[in-house]
Amino acid sequence: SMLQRLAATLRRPAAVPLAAAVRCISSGSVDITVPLNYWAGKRWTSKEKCNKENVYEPATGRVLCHLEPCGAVEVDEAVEAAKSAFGHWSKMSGMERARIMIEAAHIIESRREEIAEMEVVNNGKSITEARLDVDSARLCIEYYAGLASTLAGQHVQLPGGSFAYTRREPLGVCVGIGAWNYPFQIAAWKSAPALACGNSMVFKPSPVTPVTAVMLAEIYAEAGAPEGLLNVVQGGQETGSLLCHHPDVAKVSFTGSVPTGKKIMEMASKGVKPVTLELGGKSPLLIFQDSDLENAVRGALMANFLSQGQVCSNGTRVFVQKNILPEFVEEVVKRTRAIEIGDPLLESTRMGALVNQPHLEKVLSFVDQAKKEGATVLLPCILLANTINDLNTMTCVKEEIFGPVMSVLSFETEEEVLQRANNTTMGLAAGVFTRDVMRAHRVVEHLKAGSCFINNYNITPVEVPFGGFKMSGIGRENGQVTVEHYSQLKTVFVEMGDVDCLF
Ligand SMILES: NC(=O)C1=CN([C@@H]2O[C@H](COP(=O)(O)OP(=O)(O)OC[C@H]3O[C@@H](n4cnc5c(N)ncnc54)[C@H](O)[C@@H]3O)[C@@H](O)[C@H]2O)C=CC1
Ligand SMILES: NCCCC(=O)O
Repeated sequence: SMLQRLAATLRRPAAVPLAAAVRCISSGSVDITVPLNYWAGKRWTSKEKCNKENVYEPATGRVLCHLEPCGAVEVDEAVEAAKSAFGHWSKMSGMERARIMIEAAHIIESRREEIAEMEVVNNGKSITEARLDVDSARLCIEYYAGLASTLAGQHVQLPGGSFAYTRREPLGVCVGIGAWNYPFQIAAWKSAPALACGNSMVFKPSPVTPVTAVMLAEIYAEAGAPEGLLNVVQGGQETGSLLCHHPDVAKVSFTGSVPTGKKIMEMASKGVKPVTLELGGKSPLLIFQDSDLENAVRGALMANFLSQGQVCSNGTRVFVQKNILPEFVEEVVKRTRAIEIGDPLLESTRMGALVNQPHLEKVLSFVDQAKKEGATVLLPCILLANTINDLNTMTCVKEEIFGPVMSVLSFETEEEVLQRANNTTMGLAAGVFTRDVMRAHRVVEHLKAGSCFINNYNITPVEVPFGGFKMSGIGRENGQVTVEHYSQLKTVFVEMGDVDCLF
């Protein structure tokens, strides 16, 4: 079965040289010994040596490196470095910042393969997907480099020749806290808009995937950024909490789970710091009977199986109109069986390993629970919800599984499916497949989700805003609007006459 094969991938004995001969590295062969903390232009080992933790390679279960979590001293040093860089960077023109960011994008392009390989070794996703993640990171930096020189305020005329103007100013030292599902891409999606606006950043990757964010920090430095512009501190909750509470931190941008997002918001509230929260989802995908079935099936696969299903925006509740359910199920099962699962460094692999053993077990337990609750298990990764009790009562339909598990539900009317689709506390994404253009826009208008797709799913071009409604988050990443989340407006009143004094 698909999940058993995934489990086997995860448990494969160490050091089996499975990768293509042309590749520089192979699964099970990499040991990372260089320090992974980075600030003030250098890699650092942590002073808290006793807290070292193992970091595993998902594809083999082998120890890849050791995480050295940063304590208060290191966090202070990193924030200090970012403050110093902010002094220089914020005074540069947008054009000057853009030049350095474009150079960073060129370096990423030239090191695409190396970065992608390290992402695979640390995260377990296929090399094909990892390359696309590196491209997305590069494109995001290019995009915000383009916007850097367009940042401007407004001139407002007031009576008597007086006027006011607004300045769009950076916030200061921003903190980025990342998840393990898109380690390099998340570091870029957070740092690119922050830096374009003139901020500096301290980034904390997930302790599960500490390897590639530091590569991005070094790339900015190599491109000519001032020392300390992007700093990386490793660690988990404690390090994250030190960053959120730090008095010199102006903003926190977080990607991860809803429970942690709430904690981040609470911590940031102590210092009245703005937050961007990119949290989880339980997104619906609506497939109407007039859809192009082949594209709908492709969309459902894209909505569920990228990054081994470990994607926040996944459309895991696939609602299919009753008349086409048998056809849809047959085709989606056929296409799913054909997914090439294996060593993520192989070109032929389309699905690699889940991020670690505990996560795999958690995903499998959702499948077991679904069976107990009456779902028909078509493949371990496709659950067909029984039409009587599927009205958002089954655990697999309510909770974020964050694995390659698609729940298929049937519906009869547009009104009914909209009610069921919106019956969730989350609202990150949603999708609709239909050939009826009127229906498509009508449905999208009623879907309570921040990112809606018509006749596609899970594409994230960096030019468009991405983010959630309801408990899926606050703020947006990507697109022009994100500039507003990494800058603040200063209004300047200019009096050209006498002060009209009331006293
Ligand atoms: N929305 C998304 O993209 C993601 C959702 N998830 C969901 O979350 C579940 C758990 O995954 P985790 O990586 O443990 O997510 P998490 O939300 O606990 O961790 C995400 C990041 O926050 C940091 N963090 C954790 N507690 C913190 C605290 N108190 N203060 C500051 N930073 C803190 C972590 O070290 C990590 O860098 C997954 O199984 C999945 O359901 C996980 C990753 C991404
Ligand atoms: N490439 C999409 C990223 C979505 C996520 O953070 O899960």
